Amino acid sequence: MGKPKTIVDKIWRNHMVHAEEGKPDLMYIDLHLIHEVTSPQAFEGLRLSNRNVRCPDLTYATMDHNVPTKNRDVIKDDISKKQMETLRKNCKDFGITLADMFHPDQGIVHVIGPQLGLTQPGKTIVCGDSHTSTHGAFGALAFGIGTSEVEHVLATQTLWQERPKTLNVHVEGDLGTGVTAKDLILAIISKFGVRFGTGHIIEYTGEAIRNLSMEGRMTVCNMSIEAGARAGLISPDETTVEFLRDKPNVPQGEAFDAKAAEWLNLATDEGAAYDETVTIKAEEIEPQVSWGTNPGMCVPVNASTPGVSESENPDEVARALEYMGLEENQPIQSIAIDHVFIGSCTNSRITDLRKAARIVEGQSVSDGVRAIVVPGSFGTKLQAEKEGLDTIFKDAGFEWREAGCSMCLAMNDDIVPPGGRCASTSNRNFEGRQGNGARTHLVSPEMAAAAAIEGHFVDVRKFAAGVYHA
Ligand SMILES: CC(C)[C@H](C(=O)O)[C@@H](O)C(=O)O
Ligand code: SF4
Repeated sequence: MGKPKTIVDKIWRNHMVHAEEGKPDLMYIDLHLIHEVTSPQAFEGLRLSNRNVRCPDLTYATMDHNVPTKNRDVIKDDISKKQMETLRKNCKDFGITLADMFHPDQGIVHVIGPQLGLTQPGKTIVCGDSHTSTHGAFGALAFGIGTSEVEHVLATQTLWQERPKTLNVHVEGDLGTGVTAKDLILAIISKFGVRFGTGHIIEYTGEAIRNLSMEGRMTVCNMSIEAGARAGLISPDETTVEFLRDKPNVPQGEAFDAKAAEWLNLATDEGAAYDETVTIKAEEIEPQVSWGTNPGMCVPVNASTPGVSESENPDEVARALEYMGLEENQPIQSIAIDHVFIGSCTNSRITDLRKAARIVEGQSVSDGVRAIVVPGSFGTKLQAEKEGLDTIFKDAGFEWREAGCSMCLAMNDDIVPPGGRCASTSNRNFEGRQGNGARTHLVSPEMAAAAAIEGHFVDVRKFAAGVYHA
């Protein structure tokens, strides 16, 4: 039997190519995802040193950050255009599969990996993108890397990595009705702070985590980076296996069952030791709304913005309130919004869209609110359309867009204007994130949908009591 091991111990051991005292370990990489923003210089480096891509078949590319979500072929920004053309050329020259803008597999890199079954338990997955932690939901060891590391992985299919410590975030009990995975991760970050994961790989455990769908787990793991962690993951279980069954790129038939047994064996063993453990009670979590300029600045929807003098960091709080155009001790439900964004790699999957649509059905977007829904991938968009979700959103006055990162970060045409205020299902609310002077409030898809209808934040549990009790 041997000593009980965590999933991180097991994946690390399976991928260590070289280890030397006092140096990082050399790790084999199973899947390298690339997008148009962080790959151009890496390919340039390869060309300059006359090197090739070592494993084109373990590399997969998509376009997501810069793509227009309407009028697909009109790319106004020159840098965006150049980045996309460069990715196209690089993939062609080096033999890498690319989900180009009009390709049916196109979408946000962290949405399509799982959808295509490229993301699998036990894999080491990297991408030049901080939210690569999303793939950890499958029990993969997945983390963001810098552009010089992208070049290293392209050239060698390996990466030097300092082994992080393990941090168990244990969620006791279960979430209440109308409280989502997004509320859970926002509550975790607001309770423990935006740096609590630094130097660690978080493993999320406990009943509430086990009860989450794969989409919910992805939402949680996605934001691990906002807690400062190197990565976040969840041990695989039957939910993981069922999500992956019949996906492209996974073994089919009996071979799938054999693979699934291997995956389940990767789960952290009973009694395995973590470097650290923190606990949070799921029953106590309410729908969250961020009021400030980092994802830890969140409060329950029935609460108010903090008082400056009572806070631990009065200067930081005062500055954030000022940027956000809010008063101290202001009730969250009094905050009026003029933009709503349902999308991003945190919350743009089919279940997110289904849940938001249930809230929106038969209602209308409040006057003066511009609300957009941006599916995470072309596949998600088609599925949603098959289910008639697009009609529900459009009838209520939402815009229904093509897949991409969109309004999550202002790298394309979807921008919140200066002073604009957005209820957003994305993961970052930094100053200027959705446009210069734009104000972002992070919420769940259900809370964003309810805010769109009411024109200000409301407790979705009361707003949609009928939906929840139906
Ligand atoms: C553009 C990219 C490098 C960036 C990231 O690494 O996360 C982006 O995806 C983001 O969410 O800020
Ligand atoms: S959706 Fe947002 S967070 Fe996710 S990869 Fe795109 S820009 Fe980054």
